[in-house]
Amino acid sequence: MTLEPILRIENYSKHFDLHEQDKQIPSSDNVSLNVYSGRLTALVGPTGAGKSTVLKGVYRTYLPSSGRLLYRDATHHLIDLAQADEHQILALRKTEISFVTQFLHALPRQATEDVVAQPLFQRGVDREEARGRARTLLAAMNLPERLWGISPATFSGGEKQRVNLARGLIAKPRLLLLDEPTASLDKKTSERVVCLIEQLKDEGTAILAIFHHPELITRMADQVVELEAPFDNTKILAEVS
Ligand SMILES: Nc1ncnc2c1ncn2[C@@H]1O[C@H](COP(=O)(O)OP(=O)(O)OP(=O)(O)O)[C@@H](O)[C@H]1O
Repeated sequence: MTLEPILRIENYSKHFDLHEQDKQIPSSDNVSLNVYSGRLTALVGPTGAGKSTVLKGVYRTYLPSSGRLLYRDATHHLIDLAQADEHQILALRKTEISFVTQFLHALPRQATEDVVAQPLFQRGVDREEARGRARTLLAAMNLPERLWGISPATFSGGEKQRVNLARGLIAKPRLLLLDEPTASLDKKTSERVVCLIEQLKDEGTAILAIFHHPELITRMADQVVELEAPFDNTKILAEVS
């Protein structure tokens, strides 16, 4: 049986035009890869190779310069994320695709448990039930209970990262984008987070990830895609077995 990818990236390229400086900055160049349900595809490559830019293209933070980003949604429709309109993108972010970056964006004065529960609120889950699930996840990530009721604005890097991760994981997305999710965590906390990500993967979430630590790639990746400096081609190191 041939495995259908949930996401197929075909010849994705992105460059940035700096009009006022009359310069063009190359970023991701001619990237092609597949991501499958219940599998993790890891992006590797030197700094500046365009790894984060691939994730931002999929999440449509950026419009691509060229290429296709074909996403198969829960109703089996194929959507080119490069062409989809804003409403489609917002709907997918709300219901199917999560992006965990290293930066936390939260409303001022919003309690941490509400920041984490937000994706469930958006899906219409009862607010108390959603908060309960947020607390369970925050406990699993070892975030001290005294922090749950206050805003994460003044949290440490590692505390913010766990809030971000909890928010990204809570609604069990179909596609999860991870940009160095354990970069600010100590070893013990990182292990807890990795177990939660593995659990999500076992439940069928497709994951496209960038990891800071090579041992996590060895442990978690089903497929590794190497990006080289712009204007080289993508190499697939290990195909899904
Ligand atoms: N918004 C932007 N405007 C201009 N250039 C950008 C922008 N975003 C990224 N770039 C450039 O694109 C290139 C690739 O950046 P990107 O962050 O995708 O690389 P990366 O492989 O994730 O790097 P790292 O491993 O250091 O995080 C870099 O040269 C960067 O300066």
